[in-house]
Amino acid sequence: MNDTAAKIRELTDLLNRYGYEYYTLDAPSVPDAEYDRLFHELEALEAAHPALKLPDSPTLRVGGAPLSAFAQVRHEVPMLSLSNAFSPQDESGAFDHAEMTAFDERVRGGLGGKPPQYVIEPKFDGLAVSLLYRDGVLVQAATRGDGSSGEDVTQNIRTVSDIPLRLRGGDTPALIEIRGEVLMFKADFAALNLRQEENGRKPFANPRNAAAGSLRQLDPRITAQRKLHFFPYSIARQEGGFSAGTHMQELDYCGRLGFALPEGNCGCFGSMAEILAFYEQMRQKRPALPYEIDGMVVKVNSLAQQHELGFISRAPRWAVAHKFPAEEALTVVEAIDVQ
Ligand SMILES: NC(=O)c1c(N)nc(OC2CCCC2)nc1O[C@@H]1CCC[C@@H]1O
Repeated sequence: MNDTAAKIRELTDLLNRYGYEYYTLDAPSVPDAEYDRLFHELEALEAAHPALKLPDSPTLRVGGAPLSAFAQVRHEVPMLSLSNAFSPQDESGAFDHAEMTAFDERVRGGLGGKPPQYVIEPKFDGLAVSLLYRDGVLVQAATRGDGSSGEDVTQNIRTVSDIPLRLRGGDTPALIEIRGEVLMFKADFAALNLRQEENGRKPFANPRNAAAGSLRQLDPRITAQRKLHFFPYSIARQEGGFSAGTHMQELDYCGRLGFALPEGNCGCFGSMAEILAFYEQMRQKRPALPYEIDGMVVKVNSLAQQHELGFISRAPRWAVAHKFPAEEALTVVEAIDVQ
């Protein structure tokens, strides 16, 4: 590798590490001015040697020329929906968790009476995307679409600061497809709508619409100006790298690969009673969360037990979305129907 290519590789890796510290760990190790100086040095080298620009270059985060349309991407593994379980309140205000108890009984029945461990995590109210990495480099990103195919939003996804352009840590898988939710934090949503009003543009109805509208922009430079975030919630495909046995291990692995995790807002328990207690805690915490959630998702933790239980038509038998009671003032909760 000649010294210009070596210099570009060195600056790319250094700026990606600084970006990870700043956006994902919220713990920058260098002042912004130092980051900017190195960033401009890399931009100048790439402009002088376009052929040497790397696929994980942080200059991709600012977005390139607009597309005329989105290509369609077929999902090798369909992106499924989730069955819903509701806990209505009776006149006394007590919650009726019958639907979750029924879910627990179906799961135990399907496992021959074995008591499963459950993971409970936020049901992020954004839009579902799938990220494909080959040899550690982000090569394709697609929206969920109808579950079988979606829009290729790779360029736009590269502008989302907490999505790694290159996976971190050793033991890089030859291929890994990570799925999760792109969302806009409440504070960034409020600031965006202020700008919309100031510029005479229509405000967005809620953070989910704002995230969807920002990601499905044909001009990635507009996406780059919208502060989007991403949280992983499943590994759809993998060749090589760490082989997880449980969903919690999958989430931890995503954290080691460089993704942000909803620390403190997910848990793993051995009984539905503990799951329901955590659900209630999260229902109380919900208004104070920096992002919108419309419920919690409860999943069987063991991947072997997930495979044993399988799916009902388009949704897994081993997972259920446990929705919060609709708060009209907050968002209109769209029911995700399961055929
Ligand atoms: N919205 C979410 O936060 C969420 C989640 N935390 N976990 C999953 O697990 C998937 C993985 C396999 C089957 C369901 N799905 C989620 O959202 C889905 C994506 C598409 C429809 C649901 O919103």
